[in-house]
Amino acid sequence: MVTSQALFERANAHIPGGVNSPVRAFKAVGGTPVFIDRADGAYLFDTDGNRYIDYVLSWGPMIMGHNHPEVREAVVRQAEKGLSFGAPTELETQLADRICDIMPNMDMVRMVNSGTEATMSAIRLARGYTNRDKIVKFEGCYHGHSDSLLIKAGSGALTLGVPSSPGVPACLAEHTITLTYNDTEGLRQCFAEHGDKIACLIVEPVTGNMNCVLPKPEFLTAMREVCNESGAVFILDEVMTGFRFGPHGAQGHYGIEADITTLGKILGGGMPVGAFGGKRRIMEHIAPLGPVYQAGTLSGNPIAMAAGLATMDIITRPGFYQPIFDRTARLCHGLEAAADSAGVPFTTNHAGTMFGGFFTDAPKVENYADVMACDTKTFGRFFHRMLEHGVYLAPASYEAGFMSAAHTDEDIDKTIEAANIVFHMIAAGSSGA
Ligand SMILES: Cc1ncc(COP(=O)(O)O)c(C=O)c1O
Ligand SMILES: NCC(=O)CCC(=O)O
Repeated sequence: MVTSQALFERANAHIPGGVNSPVRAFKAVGGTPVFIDRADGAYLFDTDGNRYIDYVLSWGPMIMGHNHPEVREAVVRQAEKGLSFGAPTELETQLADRICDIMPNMDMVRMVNSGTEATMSAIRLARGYTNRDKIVKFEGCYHGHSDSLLIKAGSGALTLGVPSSPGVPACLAEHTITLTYNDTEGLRQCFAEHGDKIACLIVEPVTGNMNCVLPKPEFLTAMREVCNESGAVFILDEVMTGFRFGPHGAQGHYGIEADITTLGKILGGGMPVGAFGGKRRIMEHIAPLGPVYQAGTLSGNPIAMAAGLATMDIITRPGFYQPIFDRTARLCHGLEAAADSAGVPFTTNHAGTMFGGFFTDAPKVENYADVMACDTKTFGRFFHRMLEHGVYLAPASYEAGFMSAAHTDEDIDKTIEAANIVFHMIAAGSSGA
């Protein structure tokens, strides 16, 4: 940590808060962010040479493990041909074909450079397509940092205590309606009242930005129904869940039909990639086919496309997901058992390859209010002691954890052993500040 501290001090001179994305700053847990030198498989190595079992995975993308040789080689091979052309490449078509083939409900897809761009563009498309202004989102869901979506948002917006950021014009914010996740009744009421003015409903099918919260089946069904009835576009934000529940996304897993799907993270295999796509009748409204403008100098960047294609090859191999699902479940059961043995109130949620731990004695965590009722101070102590034991968790209690194909049973055992020690320290009140 010595080097990290020095590097962080230096970083603060010319980088606001020393980081290029707020969630990296350790604000929610205190202390100094760990500066990373390299990563391999399930491990991060910091600038002091410490090794950590990584459950953040670059905030989701690295499902195949860090520095996967096939992805690395695809990137190097492509880099030898040039870094960016600003003209069409066959790679873009190959990746678009691949996505439309794998993901349900996607006839056409447009590449962008981040999840934020994907959701921002999807919202513009929905507004342009329906000729309506209002959008509906859920409290604690994060869809990137575009103005319309930074209202009661999750992730770092929660950590910093500014769910509605200064700088978002009130005249824009007034078009965003925010509802309670998993509240089917509230959803139906809202659409009964405003349905004819709503351009779209956007949701994280499983949330990862108010920690991991699972959808109730009736909530998923109701979202599709109210969109059908009102003519609103149903946007499933699969930036995080896409390719984390099997190759077909959360919509394949839960059998939901989106009108537009947004993707990112895993799609780029660690390179900056986002995408939005969906039904042809809607996608045909995007320029240059249609009037809704959307563009990008580096969109469909060849290196990023090569990384994405290599990643799609890896995740579509038979048997890729089951061991990751099994290890996710095993980790959660192990953490709960360790907490139980120490008498620490703690519970977990998990689905697919995503998980979350909550310091609470509530039997279930199902929405933003439940998450906010959890003990974040104890999480901070848990986080730092786990870090000392070589386990890298997200530095905030509002973030989901991720499993990769590179995590082994031994990694899971080590993590549970470390948690066992830390839970007992917490129970004994000796876990430090
Ligand atoms: C569900 C979801 N949507 C959108 C985004 C925004 O993606 P990005 O950070 O790539 O802009 C994120 C994460 O950041 C996310 O988790
Ligand atoms: N759950 C949080 C994210 O996925 C975003 C990471 C970032 O903003 O750096």
